[in-house]
Amino acid sequence: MKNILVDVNQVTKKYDVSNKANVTILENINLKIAEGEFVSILGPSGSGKSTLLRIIAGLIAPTQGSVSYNGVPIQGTNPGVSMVFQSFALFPWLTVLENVKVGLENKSLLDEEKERKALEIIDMVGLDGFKGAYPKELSGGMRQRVGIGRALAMEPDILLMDEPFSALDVLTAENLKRDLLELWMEKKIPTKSIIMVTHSIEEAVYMSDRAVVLSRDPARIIVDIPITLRHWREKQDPRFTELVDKIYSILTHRETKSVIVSDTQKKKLQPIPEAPSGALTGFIELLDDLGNKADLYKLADQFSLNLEDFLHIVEATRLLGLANVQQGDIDLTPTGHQFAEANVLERKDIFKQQVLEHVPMMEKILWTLQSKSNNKMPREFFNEIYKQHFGAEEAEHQLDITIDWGRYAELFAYEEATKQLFLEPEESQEE
Ligand SMILES: Nc1ncnc2c1ncn2[C@@H]1O[C@H](COP(=O)(O)OP(=O)(O)OP(=O)(O)O)[C@@H](O)[C@H]1O
Repeated sequence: MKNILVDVNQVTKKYDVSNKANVTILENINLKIAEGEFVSILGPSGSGKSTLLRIIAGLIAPTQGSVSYNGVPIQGTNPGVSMVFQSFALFPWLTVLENVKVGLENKSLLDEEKERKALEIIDMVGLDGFKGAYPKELSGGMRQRVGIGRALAMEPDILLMDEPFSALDVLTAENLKRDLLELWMEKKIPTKSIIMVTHSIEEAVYMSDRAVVLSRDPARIIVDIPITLRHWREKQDPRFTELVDKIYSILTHRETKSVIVSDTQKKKLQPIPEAPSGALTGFIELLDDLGNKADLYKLADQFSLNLEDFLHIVEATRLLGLANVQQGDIDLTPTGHQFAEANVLERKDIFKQQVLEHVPMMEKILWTLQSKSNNKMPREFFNEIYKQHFGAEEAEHQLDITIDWGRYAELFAYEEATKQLFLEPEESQEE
């Protein structure tokens, strides 16, 4: 049995949001990471992946539960980790060499030893020749190499990476992933485990030994999948695509469940997927053109959208009864086909029926506007309702999408200048 380096034990994290609701972000997370493992953490946007990583790093304390490093519960920051951030987090006034040396600050080494070690790492991460450069002189990929170099300089047992490649263009990211994987697999670095938060299922399947998938609201571990394909992994390998498909299907299937819950939990509003009506319409047209079932993974690739945006669109089509998703495949429902083939006005009618049926808040908004003698209501009124369910920041996003869908369905109108929702005069006469 391999040594357990990190033990996340029954961790729950709650935040006090706008003094109204104590929102549970992470719920009862149990996760053991052994020596030699490269683990990816996946999950919908805002599910709590970064929060979990920060709790492992000891940067945030859990509300309940504990994190142990080498069998000892951590108090404050975790002594066994160093972290790579999406935003690189370099000191702009320091050179590459000085930035990497920051990672050696706490080591009791002579200055020349620090310098030698830092130069070795700069070489290792492929930045030979750039030791005197400042971050602004470097490309994004090179900056992230410095970020990784600085984290590696600490010689941590565990390297934590929070979406390390997502700010880079595709080719740069591929190149850096390969280089990092080579350092790890050929044991050129003393790192014993890597934990990476990512949005990309493909990245997780390409790089890691396990994919841990979180749900949302609150985040629980839905599944922990071992990835045993040999390196170097080929993205065209059917076993590779099968795994990617499987994780897609788990992520999307989970969303159905939360929709079902929304029907039964009448009191608590469930968030709607953040998919603008324009993107939804385009997606449905594309599905219709493709004929029968389409493979979600291939579609995501075709769309070149990030996973979260794509999943929101998929979730939205399903929530609105326009598509079915099963086992990584998606196909239109009869209503979905009807929508795709309808003209502009008919589409709006179909959309109107579907949102009224599936988005409970839409009916409430309509009812409120119809009840007012001037048929108007400030956005803020609905925002207050949303805040009690979702917290301030998410409430704004939720309301933006609700308004977008409501306007597209011509259920109501909205004026940004006055921030008022209102019924168009002819609409109110009809009622
Ligand atoms: N300090 C805080 N106070 C209140 N809520 C917070 C705080 N920090 C994070 N949250 C909330 O916790 C939830 C999880 O955030 P987190 O950044 O961990 O998610 P994530 O899965 O990493 O998201 P993304 O994929 O978008 O990066 C979000 O709803 C966020 O708004």
